[in-house]
Amino acid sequence: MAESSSYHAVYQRWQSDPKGFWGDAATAIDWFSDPEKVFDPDAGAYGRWFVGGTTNTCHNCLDRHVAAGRGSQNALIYDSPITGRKRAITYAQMLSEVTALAAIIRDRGLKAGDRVIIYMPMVPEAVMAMLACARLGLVHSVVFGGFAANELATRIDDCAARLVITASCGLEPGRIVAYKPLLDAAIAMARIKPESCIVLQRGELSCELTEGRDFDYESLMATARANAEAVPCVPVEATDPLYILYTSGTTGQPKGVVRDNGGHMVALHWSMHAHYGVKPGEVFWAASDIGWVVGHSYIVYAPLLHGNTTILFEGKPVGTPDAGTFWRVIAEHGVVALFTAPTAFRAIRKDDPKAEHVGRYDLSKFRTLFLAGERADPDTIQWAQNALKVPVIDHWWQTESGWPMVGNPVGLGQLPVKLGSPSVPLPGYDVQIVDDTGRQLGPNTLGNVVVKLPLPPGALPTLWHAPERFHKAYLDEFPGFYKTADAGYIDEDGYLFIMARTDDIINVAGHRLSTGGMEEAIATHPDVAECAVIGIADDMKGQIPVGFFVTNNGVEQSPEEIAAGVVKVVRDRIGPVAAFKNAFQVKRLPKTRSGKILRATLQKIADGEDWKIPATIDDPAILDEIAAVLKEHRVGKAFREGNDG
Ligand SMILES: CCC(=O)SCCNC(=O)CCNC(=O)[C@H](O)C(C)(C)COP(=O)(O)OP(=O)(O)OC[C@H]1O[C@@H](n2cnc3c(N)ncnc32)[C@H](O)[C@@H]1OP(=O)(O)O
Repeated sequence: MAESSSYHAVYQRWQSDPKGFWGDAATAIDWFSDPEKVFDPDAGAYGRWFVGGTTNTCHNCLDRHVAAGRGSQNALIYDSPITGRKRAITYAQMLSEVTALAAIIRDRGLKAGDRVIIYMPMVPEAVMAMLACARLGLVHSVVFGGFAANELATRIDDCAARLVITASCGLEPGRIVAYKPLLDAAIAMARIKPESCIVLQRGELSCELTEGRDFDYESLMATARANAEAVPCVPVEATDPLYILYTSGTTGQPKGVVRDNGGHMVALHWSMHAHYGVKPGEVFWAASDIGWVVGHSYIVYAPLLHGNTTILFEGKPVGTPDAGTFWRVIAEHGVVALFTAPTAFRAIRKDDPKAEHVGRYDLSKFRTLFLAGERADPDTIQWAQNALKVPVIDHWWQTESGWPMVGNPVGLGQLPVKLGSPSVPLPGYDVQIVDDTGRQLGPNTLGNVVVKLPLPPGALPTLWHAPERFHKAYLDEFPGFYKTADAGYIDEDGYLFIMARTDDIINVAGHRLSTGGMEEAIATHPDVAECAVIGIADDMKGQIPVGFFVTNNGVEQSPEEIAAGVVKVVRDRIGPVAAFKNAFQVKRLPKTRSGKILRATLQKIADGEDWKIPATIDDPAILDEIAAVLKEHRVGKAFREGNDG
């Protein structure tokens, strides 16, 4: 097939000459000084890309487009059905706002390499803050608004942030999320206190500023705009960090994924045309949150690097105001490609099963729907295909990779879609399936999904100030490979199928969460002696967490009261994003004779999957006790209405 041969030719070219391939891709980026080497295998943990080159990500996102005549094109369209506000910002306007903000930050004494926490809702100022940091060579760390103060404090401490840029509140349907109390609590908890905070006051809720520490965003900006000072882009090494993005690890301590400047720009720019098939000037929409990697890569950096218009959407797929809101945005702004999580489509489908809202809008410019962040179930893909009459492209990647590892490269000529598969490895990624000893497995055999080193440009070079953890988490188990911690298989046509995680991470509505972290939170409850959290299948969110706890002797509260306290402690310590709503008191937890809790068996029981009594179990009767609890509460696929387990 002519189309698919394009992908195969490009992949083969990368395989035969990776340095030539990425060296060519790098010509799309402005360098202040050219890289001395496209790839240095002796640098870093597995080599580094574009060593010796200097550049600046903000320059490549804004300045060069304005210089090239794109100044009057919209860089960003803010569409907020939750507030009723809309705002279009051209590349020239974005450049002047970012420059003014950079002047403010520079005047606070921050220097290249210093860290800035950005704790903001989906407002244009959040994107400006990211770009202002990039302009100055600062390292930003964006924290998702659905996290609790404790998670924010962990991140402030880990990166030793000097400055926090925040807003008075975020907006969720039916409630205002006051950010300032969360920030104050986080700073009180943090061992390393940021020197100052810049606070954007939103009309929906203003907050008190702490004298001497907090500064009003708009007042500072008014002065900076009036001064209109030039703030040149600071040249940084290609290998210098652009940002740290924390992602769940197997403990409550998140992993600080580091992203560099040079490789990141090269890979993202390439992905916009090769994978997403969009042309500069077109409107691209990633309906995610800037707190996740999808937001970093495909709301902010990739579309701007590529000269696209990006949409910043502050709303939900349903309820703001209805299940037609996505189609309204697509029609109104001329979106050509939408990237979102399957959960969003499951929510839309539930509200509007016949897709009646679609007919109300002109979607003639819309070409492709991309899904990622969690497994895209065939039902949802088919529903979307029928509703929208455009290709629906599943693809697979991780916070660590920063851009798609496996996909269906629309820009290279779309390959046939196989439902349930995100398709084929993209150039840069030699994806293999190995058994637990590292032996490569043949087609259609389930095993560990690994990527042959080196990782391509854009992928994480290390974890922030934790090189040993980086090795232990990703490189040690399968020498010469990056461990994805996903399990799956590759079929005879080279299509990957992701089946499960190999660690305790669960995926709730496209959010990667650690059950270990939730257990750590529950263990802080004074009445809890021990606990276990598992992820069970959920028709809407893909997975949801369920907790089981055993109380200390002599506890007087009822099981329901303690369960409510356990749910609260997870929400207070991790945040609403954990979607932790099910906690059950049990007499005992099922364990092996060596004391390991049998979480995988519990999950299979709840999901109604085949399971066997593990040979090493201490007391098999405990499994029946827990099944009885799930049945009583009708929790888990096996025990919901109509199922008797
Ligand atoms: C490919 C690489 C990657 O995987 S990067 C990660 C990709 N993932 C994504 O893009 C996430 C996709 N998911 C979503 O956008 C949302 O889950 C969608 C589908 C829109 C549904 O949103 P929602 O209805 O709020 O459900 P939810 O499960 O997200 O929320 C659970 C509770 O958390 C809250 N929450 C959510 N966001 C915030 C926020 N920014 N600030 C404060 N709170 C937030 C929600 O309100 C909800 O709270 P509650 O339990 O109802 O009280």
